[in-house]
This record gives sequence, C-alpha cells and structure tokens, in this order.
Amino acid sequence: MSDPGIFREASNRRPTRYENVKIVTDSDLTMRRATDEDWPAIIAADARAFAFIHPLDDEAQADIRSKLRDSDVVVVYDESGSAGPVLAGVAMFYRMTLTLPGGVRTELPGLSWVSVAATHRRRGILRLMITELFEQWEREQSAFSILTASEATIYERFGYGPACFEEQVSIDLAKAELREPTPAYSPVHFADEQQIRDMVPDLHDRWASMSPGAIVRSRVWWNMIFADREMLREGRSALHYLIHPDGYASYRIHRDERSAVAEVSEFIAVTDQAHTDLWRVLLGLDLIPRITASMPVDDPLPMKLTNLRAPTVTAISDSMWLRILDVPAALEARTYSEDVDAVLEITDTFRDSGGRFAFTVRDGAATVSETEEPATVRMDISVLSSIYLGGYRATEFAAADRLWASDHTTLCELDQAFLTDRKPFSGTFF
Ligand SMILES: CC(=O)SCCNC(=O)CCNC(=O)[C@H](O)C(C)(C)COP(=O)(O)OP(=O)(O)OC[C@H]1O[C@@H](n2cnc3c(N)ncnc32)[C@H](O)[C@@H]1OP(=O)(O)O
Repeated sequence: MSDPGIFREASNRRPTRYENVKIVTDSDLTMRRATDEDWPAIIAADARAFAFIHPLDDEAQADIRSKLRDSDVVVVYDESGSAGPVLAGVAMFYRMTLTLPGGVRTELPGLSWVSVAATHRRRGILRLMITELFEQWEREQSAFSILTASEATIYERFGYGPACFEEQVSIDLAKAELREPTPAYSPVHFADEQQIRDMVPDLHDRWASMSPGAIVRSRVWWNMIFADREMLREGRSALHYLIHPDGYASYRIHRDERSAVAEVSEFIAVTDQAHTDLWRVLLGLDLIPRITASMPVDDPLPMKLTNLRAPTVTAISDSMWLRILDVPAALEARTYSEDVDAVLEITDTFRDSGGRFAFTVRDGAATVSETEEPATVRMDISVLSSIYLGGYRATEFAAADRLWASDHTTLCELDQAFLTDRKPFSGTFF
C-alpha cells in the first residue's frame, strides 16, 4: 500500500465517535487525529520504533503532551486483526518559532515523533501521514516546516533539506588553555534554581534573536528543561548551570569506574566576552579530564585556545532540516547580503510549491513573483531549503551538480546573497 490515493474519506461503514477529525480508510487502515485514549499506544509504539529500553514514563509523556495539541497528532490504525485495532503509525508536530536571517521570527510546524510499526513498514504509511500534515500546513499557510531527522535518507523526497549543522567536540582539558589571560574577577557563577528560572529563558531569547536558525523556546519547553527528569539523565548527574550576565552553560557529569566527563548540555553566549568567560570556567573544572559539547560549526573556541588540537571534532551532524512550503513567502521573509536579479526554477515533486520565480534583492530585501521568463537558476525545493538559512552555500550545491546557474556571475551573486554572518544553529532538539 504505497499510494495514499487509495485511501478515501470514511464511509458510513465505519461509524466514529471522533468529532472534527478527518478519517481516511482503506480495507485495513484508518487514519485520524489522536485523542486522549491513543497515548498509551503511541508511547509504546514510539518506544519500540526509537529503540528505547523503557517507554517514556508518565512525567516525560506529560511533558510532550504539554507542548502539543492532540489535533496535531496523526494516528493510523490497522483494523484487520481479530484482537482489535493496532496502532501502525503516528506522526505529530509542535507549533514552533524560528529566527530567520535578519532577525524575523516565524511560526512553523516542527514535525516530530514519526514512527511506523516494524510490522507495517514500507507500505506507504509515512507518506500517507506526511501528506495529511502537509495538507494541513498548506491550509494554515505555513511558509516552512522543520524537523530533526533520525536518518538522512528519509526526508529529502518530501522536500526537506539539511539546514543546520553542529559539531560534537571532545576537549582534552590537559591541553586546553585560553590565550586571553585569566582576569582577577569572573562574572560567571553557579546559579541556584530560582536564578536559573529567572535568567536563563531571557538569555536564551536574547541569543535566539540574533542567531539564524535558532528555535525560540516557549514557557512549556522551559518547564520541561527545568524539570530535568531523572529518566532523561540516563545515569548522569543533574544539570549544573553557570550563569553570566550575557550567557549561560549547563552541563552534566558522567562518571564511570575510571574517569569523569563533563557533558555540556547547552552553551549560549550573547557576546564574545561571555563565550570566553563561560569557557574559562568549564575548561578549569578540576578532576575532570575531558569535556564534550555540541557547538556551531563556526564556533570560535579553537581559535581562542593556545593549542588548536585540544578540541577534537568527533562528529558533525545535520541537526535541523528545513522544508520551504511557500517559496515567495519564504524568500521575502529573510534579509540578504548581496543584490540579486535571478529567475529561480524550483522543482517540487512532492507538492505544488515549485515553479518559476523572478527573485530580486535590493538593499537586503527580496521581492518575488511568478514569471514566464527563462530560468537563470534551477534547483530542487530541498536544495533551496538547505541554502535558505545559510547552512550550505549555493556554490557547494553547484559543485555537486545539484544547482544549475546560467553563468558564473549569477551563481556568485546568489551565493553571496544567502550568506549569513554566522552559520545557523538551531540549539533545540525536538
Ligand atoms: C521527524 C522524525 O520524527 S524522524 C524519526 C523517523 N522515525 C524513525 O526513524 C523510527 C523508525 N523508523 C520508522 O518508524 C519507519 O521506518 C519510518 C517512519 C522511517 C518509515 O515509515 P514507512 O511507513 O516504512 O515509510 P513509507 O513506506 O511511507 O515510505 C515512504 C518513502 O520513504 C522511503 N523510506 C522510508 N523509510 C526509509 C528509510 N529509513 N531510509 C530510506 N528511505 C526510507 C520509502 O522507501 C518510500 O519511498 P518512496 O515513497 O519514494 O518510494
């Protein structure tokens, strides 16, 4: 069953007690929005799909549910068995806020907790659920959608492109010394619970305002982070918070029989000085030989150290994927670094967002309109989504033969236009 078209609106044959929800069904499968009673099955299915040792406990489940509406959760049940309906698939989205280059904040759906039972894979259930959600987002006139991907091979077919990257680094503290001499006074202190609640959300918000790709956190996200549930610690310590007037860092201690590691959970610096001051404290932690952290790919820490090799990059991950749903609205929402005149031909094989667009940038602002003029640039919607926040460059996709430009000048203008002062960094896993 790979064609969602074989589903049809529910007939009278399948009476339902769910109101205001679209129900589609074929002989075996029924898709609808979730209700309260679906959650035990959703939690059990996601534990299997994401290979958890234990399903999420009641607190973790309540945290997730506090961040979304049941009407934003799609469930697919297989009703063919004699034992009753079996949950075959689930997909949901958070209503999130993202900072675009230039500082505009946009609201957008963040697709999450997508899973299909191992017994029902490769029958088109993921495609069915995503089609259903895209139809909703298009009705709601969302210009974008984002997600964090479990695998890199799943979402390009739906027009998503990797848009933010981060480096996992391991820092050898025996080698890590800042070039800047230690000042007599440090503005960094360990915060108590009240100080954390009072200061950290504001500091994060200041950082998110100036950071392309940053996910802005609402109060419910903070409640979950501050709760620091035992289950999510996985044997590590509670979070320690270091606070600076212009930033903060949180970390956990992970200890085995031989050694201890400080795992930086978040590092948020609004100013360069805060970045230096916070790292000075972290690098000075005694009795801990190593620190691990996830950082932006252009983080200045290695350049601030006397020994460039003290941090080792152990991995680079595609931390957030973006999908442009409305090309003109998306292109006009951000600012640009270079004037451009181009005709963009965008291919979208999954939905209808593609077409040919006259794209003009003057003094940082874009105007976009549909056109019949010949294309000067061609690319897939997933490629446009990948270069949109500045995580990838147009020239990189051109070199990979995934973006075509009529001439070198057009390519260079496009490349320069999408550049951002800093690489996008989402900062929140969801
Ligand atoms: C945003 C997030 O939540 S990311 C988390 C995604 N979930 C997981 O990784 C949990 C474990 N995996 C699963 O639950 C399932 O295997 C899923 C959700 C990834 C796929 O569900 P399925 O119902 O099998 O996918 P479906 O049959 O609809 O496939 C749709 C298309 O994606 C392809 N596809 C599906 N899974 C994968 C994969 N893991 N790798 C590569 N391609 C894939 C299919 O081949 C199909 O291609 P086509 O339509 O272009 O021919």
